[in-house]
Amino acid sequence: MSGEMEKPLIGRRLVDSNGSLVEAPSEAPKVGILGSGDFARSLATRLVDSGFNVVVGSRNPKRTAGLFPSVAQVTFQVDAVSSPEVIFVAVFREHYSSLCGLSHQLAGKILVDVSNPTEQEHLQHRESNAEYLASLFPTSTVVKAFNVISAWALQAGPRDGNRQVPICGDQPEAKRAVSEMVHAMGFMPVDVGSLASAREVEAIPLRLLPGWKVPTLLALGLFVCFYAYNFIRDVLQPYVQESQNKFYKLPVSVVNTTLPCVAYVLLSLVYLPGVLAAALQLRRGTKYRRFPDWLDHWLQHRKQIGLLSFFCAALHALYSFCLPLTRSHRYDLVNLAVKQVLANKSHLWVEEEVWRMEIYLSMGVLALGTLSLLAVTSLPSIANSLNWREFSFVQAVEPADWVQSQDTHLPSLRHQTSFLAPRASACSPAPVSTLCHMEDVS
Ligand SMILES: Cc1cc2nc3c(=O)[nH]c(=O)nc-3n(C[C@H](O)[C@H](O)[C@H](O)COP(=O)(O)OP(=O)(O)OC[C@H]3O[C@@H](n4cnc5c(N)ncnc54)[C@H](O)[C@@H]3O)c2cc1C
Ligand SMILES: NC(=O)C1=CN([C@@H]2O[C@H](COP(=O)(O)OP(=O)(O)OC[C@H]3O[C@@H](n4cnc5c(N)ncnc54)[C@H](OP(=O)(O)O)[C@@H]3O)[C@@H](O)[C@H]2O)C=CC1
Ligand code: HEM
Ligand SMILES: [Cu+2]
Ligand SMILES: [Fe+3]
Repeated sequence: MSGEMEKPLIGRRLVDSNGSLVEAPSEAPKVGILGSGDFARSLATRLVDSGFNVVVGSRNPKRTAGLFPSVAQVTFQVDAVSSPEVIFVAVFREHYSSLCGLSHQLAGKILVDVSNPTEQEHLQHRESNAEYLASLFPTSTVVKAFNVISAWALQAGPRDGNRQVPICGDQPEAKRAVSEMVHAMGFMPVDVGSLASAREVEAIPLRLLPGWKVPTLLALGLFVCFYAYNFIRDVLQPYVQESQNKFYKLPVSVVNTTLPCVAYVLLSLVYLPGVLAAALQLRRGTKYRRFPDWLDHWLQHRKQIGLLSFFCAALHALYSFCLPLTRSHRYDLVNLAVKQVLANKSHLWVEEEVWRMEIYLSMGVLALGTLSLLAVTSLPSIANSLNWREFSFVQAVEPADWVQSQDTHLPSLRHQTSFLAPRASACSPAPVSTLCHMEDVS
């Protein structure tokens, strides 16, 4: 097999006048696909576009041939697996055993397991799909790959969505071969270790926005509490004590006073765990011990908490810009003007009030601008273009000179732990601390 793999992966394409592929070059590496479903079709298209020679193995090639690119050869399973060295198994786990008749032809070849278990299957089987496949075909080498890429994303190409493809397997040579294919198809292979990691790789697509659940619930909880408080203070109390009807404040005004409170509390929750961690290290006199789980978890969710804080602050700014548009604001102005006229006053100008408002607004805009800077540097594309010093210059209160990544998850797949990289302690860059600003227009 090594001879085949030595060849360049992207072969010369033969393109006809209207730009479509006529025939895959015969020297192109041959790749097999078992199955003719959605994933198999997208995979075949992508492989053909990347210069591979594709053979599809179907139980009913006549029925399915029309669905594949014309250069891909669609044939019976036995015929499809005879010559390629790498064979993608694009069938569901429950049908793996139906392939056992091919074990003779598959001996010594690389089987790529692309499958994703359902949540139920994942809980039900202790053994990953890939390990199960390996147990069915002990004479073949199984590599896990591509399960995080949807059929749609495969077809659309790596321009959209996630580019990283975690790969695992027990044989370095086989992993290297598959990594090269992943690369040739325009994705980024990420080696995550032996086949024992397959279970974790299979769990990735089952996660829904990991790390956001607790911070989001926290933000919602804070919102409800502060909203209730502001409702009592601004609406209920005037109603009960002075029989004033201020219920019109519910949709805009009360929300607008609630949002910055939530933003502030969330922001303090971003920087509090760092302080607690530092205090803990001082008390222990060492930095080489694990933090308690709750603190570790808290430290790891600072990004999400910070972004939610930014979200609330941005909404607050938008609501504030809308305040002058409300009817109540217009009536208040008119009523004030009428009062002025009746009182025979011509010029209303309270210097202190004017200055206070100018400064409040300026602070608000500056604070939002600063938070935006933090938010922008947390975009993966921008964070990746910064080195750790630049990142911590913008993000951190003080530069730290240690590292302790307690994240047990896969490296760099979901959790952004780059900020835990070791830092030099020589000089302290000035922090961009978020400006405080309190406003009271009433
Ligand atoms: C809008 C916004 C966006 C954000 N985006 C991101 C983001 O993209 N990525 C991100 O990571 N954060 C993000 N954050 C969160 C926050 O800005 C960063 O986590 C920042 O690095 C925290 O700085 P710090 O100085 O408080 O903590 P750190 O620099 O982490 O540390 C302070 C002190 O705590 C101790 N300590 C902290 N953690 C550990 C540890 N793991 N092991 C041992 N000691 C420790 C050390 O003694 C250290 O000196 C964002 C925040 C906001 C508001
Ligand atoms: N769809 C997606 O977005 C993604 C899918 N995957 C994985 O790819 C694999 C295939 O998924 P998908 O293409 O969507 O599924 P489909 O149901 O569309 O296709 C499954 C294919 O399996 C083949 N097959 C082989 N043996 C059997 C059998 N005994 N019984 C039934 N079918 C059999 C069939 O092809 P034939 O009749 O020609 O033999 C069928 O077309 C799964 O393991 C899935 O987890 C992974 C990532 C994303
Ligand atoms: C463009 C940016 C901003 C503008 C125009 C703005 C405007 C306002 C206005 C008009 C109010 C008075 C609301 C009311 O009393 O009904 C207010 C209050 C407030 N703002 Fe801002 N703001 C901005 C950004 C921010 C940011 C980034 C923060 C901090 C995260 C913040 C924190 C506060 C706080 C704490 C209050 C007091 C809420 C209360 O009365 O309890 N603001 N702001
Ligand atoms: Cu969590
Ligand atoms: Fe995690």
